[in-house]
Amino acid sequence: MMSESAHSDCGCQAHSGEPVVCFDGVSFSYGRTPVIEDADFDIYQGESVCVIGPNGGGKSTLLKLMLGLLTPDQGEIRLFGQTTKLGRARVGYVPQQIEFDPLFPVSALDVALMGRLSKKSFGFVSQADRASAYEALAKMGLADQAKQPFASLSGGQRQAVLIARALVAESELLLLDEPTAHVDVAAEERLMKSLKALGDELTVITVSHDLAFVSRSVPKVVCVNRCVHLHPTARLSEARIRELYGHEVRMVQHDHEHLDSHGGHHHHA
Ligand SMILES: Nc1ncnc2c1ncn2[C@@H]1O[C@H](COP(=O)(O)OP(=O)(O)OP(=O)(O)O)[C@@H](O)[C@H]1O
Repeated sequence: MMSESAHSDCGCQAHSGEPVVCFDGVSFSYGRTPVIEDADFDIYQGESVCVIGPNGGGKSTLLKLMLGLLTPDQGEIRLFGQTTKLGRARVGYVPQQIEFDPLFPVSALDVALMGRLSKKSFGFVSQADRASAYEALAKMGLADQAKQPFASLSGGQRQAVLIARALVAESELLLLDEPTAHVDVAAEERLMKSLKALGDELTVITVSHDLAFVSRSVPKVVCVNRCVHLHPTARLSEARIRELYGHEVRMVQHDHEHLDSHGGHHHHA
């Protein structure tokens, strides 16, 4: 867990209560290749956090560790103060893509309903289940698409349906592994707005490849390139991004300003 001084170093505010996600000195390697080294960070309820880093930097591995699909070589991961095995029931995972047979006629509503079925031992669908699935779709802006075949929806809409499924399952933590190809920035922003509207109870961790999107959408970032650092987004400097991605990447904001190495704003020349 982070010490008090670590909190003041990174500019984080003091939080009360148990973190939703706690990485305590976590290291992981596939065979002999270290992928995550000594990761130490906490994420609290209601925080929206993006995970960024270069290809192969370890972002998916970090998510798999959080889900308990991989076990750390060293250190400990806790979800809601519990082991990942116990805490996982409260987590909704939205993968980069799921394959559905386009000829298999499942509607958006059917997919959202799966969130309810996973909580039950028998596959009976009640009126209340349907109402809850429909309500979750509506919250994600998909009321009009409820009856449409899932396979006919756009990448962004499918992702929103999968989030609705997690809401139906009453997930308290959402892990979104962002697709790079299928979702455009406008769709990503609509999605983030819908997620914000769900309120402070939900904690959302998104792997994102779009730095401009990150810079205006979330207050905190987890930078992953073997080492893992949690930063307030405003302190994410170009120097830090260069260090992370290994080449010059400019974090351009929507108002065409970029962040300098002290987190201040400068207009482009
Ligand atoms: N099952 C595996 N066995 C061995 N090595 C693996 C395995 N999965 C991933 N790796 C390696 O671990 C490193 C981190 O992979 P990971 O998928 O976590 O990165 P990432 O940041 O999610 O990448 P991307 O942005 O390209 O999706 C990479 O070098 C990758 O080759």
